[in-house]
Amino acid sequence: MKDCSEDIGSRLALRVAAEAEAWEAPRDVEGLAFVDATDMPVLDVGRFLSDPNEEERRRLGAEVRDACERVGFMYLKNHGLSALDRAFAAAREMKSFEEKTALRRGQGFVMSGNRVLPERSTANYNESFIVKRIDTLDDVPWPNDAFRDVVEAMAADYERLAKRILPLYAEAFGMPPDYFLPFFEHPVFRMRLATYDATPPGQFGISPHVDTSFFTLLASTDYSGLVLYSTKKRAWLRALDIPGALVVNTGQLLAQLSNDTWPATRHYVVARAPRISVPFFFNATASVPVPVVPSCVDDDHPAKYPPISYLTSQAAAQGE
Ligand SMILES: O=C(O)CCC(=O)C(=O)O
Ligand SMILES: [Fe+2]
Repeated sequence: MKDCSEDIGSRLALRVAAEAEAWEAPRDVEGLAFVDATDMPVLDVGRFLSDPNEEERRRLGAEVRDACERVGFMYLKNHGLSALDRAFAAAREMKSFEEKTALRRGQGFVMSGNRVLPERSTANYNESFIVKRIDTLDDVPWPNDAFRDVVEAMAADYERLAKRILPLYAEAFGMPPDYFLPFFEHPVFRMRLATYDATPPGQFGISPHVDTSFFTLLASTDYSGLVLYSTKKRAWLRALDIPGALVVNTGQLLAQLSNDTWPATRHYVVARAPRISVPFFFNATASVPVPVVPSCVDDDHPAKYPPISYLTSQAAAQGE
């Protein structure tokens, strides 16, 4: 009988090597290839948002599925976010605020060079203002009312869009369109207004990480500084800058609910020029446990996770 312990050993060694490679992120991104349409497709959601009919839902649901199975990053065109320009302007303006309310229970300002977002030994060269809503945004340490108005408008815009694309994710899983709605009645979210200067040589604008969210909606003035790891290609790839588009990526919660059939992909930023980005981390209602999606479970593939509420998720575990 064949002894397969060596096989298992070498397979393990290969996996560990691939893991290490996947975290060894190049700071010099100039030589990296850009994503192509199979790594990061562009989905036009304009028609679906104005008329969420079955035909559009099925068409886009198939595209979401394909994107999420491959890399877990895609662009959305015609997303209809109306507060975006004001949010970019507010992010530009916040650099000059004289008083910056320090981070309080995960909310407030974080200065450039911090090692807390994400928590890494490498610094994150971006300055951010962070809000988080579990119940309300009243406990955010707002710097002033005008800034608050813009940030709240942006968050409301994002929340509306996030809920409206949930049926595409249900469709992608082959579930009824309203499958996710009961889990997202009062979703937890975090949002960051971030300004990046050109990243100092040898550093990161934001260090390599995976998001803890269900999914993340990301608007940026320049996507070309965003780099993601394709496990299929075993390569770090740069995002294309598609002005006006939005990026959507899978977080750890969604990856777990897919029973690990969809990846939560590693990514980081090296900014070659000043840029602004506004990520929105969308999560389920705090206290509602969400089970692994039933279509991802069968006798051969039992659920790897018990139902997960926001409070039991990685996001809560990491104070996010
Ligand atoms: O700024 C960006 O483009 C990406 C930010 C990001 O990955 C994050 O905040 O989790
Ligand atoms: Fe991220």
